[in-house]
Amino acid sequence: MEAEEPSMSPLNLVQNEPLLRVEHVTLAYKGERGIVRATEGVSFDVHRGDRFVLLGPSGCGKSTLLKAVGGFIAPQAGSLTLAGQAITRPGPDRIVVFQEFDQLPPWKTVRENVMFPMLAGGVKRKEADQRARHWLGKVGLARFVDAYPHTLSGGMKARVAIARALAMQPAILLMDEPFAALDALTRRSMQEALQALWEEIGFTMLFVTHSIEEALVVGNRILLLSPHPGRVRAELNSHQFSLASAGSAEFQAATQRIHDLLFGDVHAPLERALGGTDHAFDHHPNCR
Ligand SMILES: Nc1ncnc2c1ncn2[C@@H]1O[C@H](COP(=O)(O)OP(=O)(O)OP(=O)(O)O)[C@@H](O)[C@H]1O
Repeated sequence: MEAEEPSMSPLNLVQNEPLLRVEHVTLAYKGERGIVRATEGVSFDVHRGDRFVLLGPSGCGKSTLLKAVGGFIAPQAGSLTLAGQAITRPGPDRIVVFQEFDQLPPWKTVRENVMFPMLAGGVKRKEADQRARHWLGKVGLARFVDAYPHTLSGGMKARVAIARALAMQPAILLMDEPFAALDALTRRSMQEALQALWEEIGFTMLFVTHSIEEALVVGNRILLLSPHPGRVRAELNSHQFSLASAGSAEFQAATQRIHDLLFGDVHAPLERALGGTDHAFDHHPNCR
């Protein structure tokens, strides 16, 4: 018998207030050789149901921003709020998926791995078991609930990590280059799987990548960051793209345009809209 569908977190609500608000955030690390400023004055809003992507070259502070949203580091300046509440510490409303899927404890089955953080968070065993089976089914692993992680492919481990995160019913799913270590074909199928899940469930996601193509396929909004320290270069819409459009001329033009914005002539006219006709590029309030 199919597990009863667990109650969902407020995923499909439409409200004008952003779910996540990042305002003028400066993040820094204290190193042996002094302060390393990772981001400076970064602002963006993530609304419910957004697939919001942070895109930029290595060192632009993407992971650091995600850690700050996760509540693992506090900003030196600026503020981060989730549903109007200041983010001051980690919480089950923000679950991070990393690319290191080998962090799945190998002595636990797939189902036990998914149950583990729920049990740690106080969810009763029966409900955790039900939710684990439900979400493993959603990511296509219903037949593997009793398998051990070492018997799974990289893509399957990624699916377990996503099921484990969604089973926690977070308000926002934080994904830090989750598919970067996968081969190209598996990466593509994971992007497809994520898209299908999002269409079915409509969760909110903040996704970090340095791949322009992945950002266009996965995201509906993309924030472009420049490095050292990370500053907002532009914010754009990308809802018109999907894996199906990945080979199109419009997709290629968008890829090139983003590449130019990130690495090339940043003063090229922004009104040359992504994909031609709609106003995909916005001047961000704190673009430099
Ligand atoms: N724990 C740390 N201690 C000191 N400096 C750090 C630490 N973590 C990151 N940094 C520095 O902060 C800056 C931003 O790093 P971050 O990892 O957030 O960038 P990123 O855009 O995610 O890069 P990548 O794509 O390579 O992961 C870099 O200059 C980096 O060297």
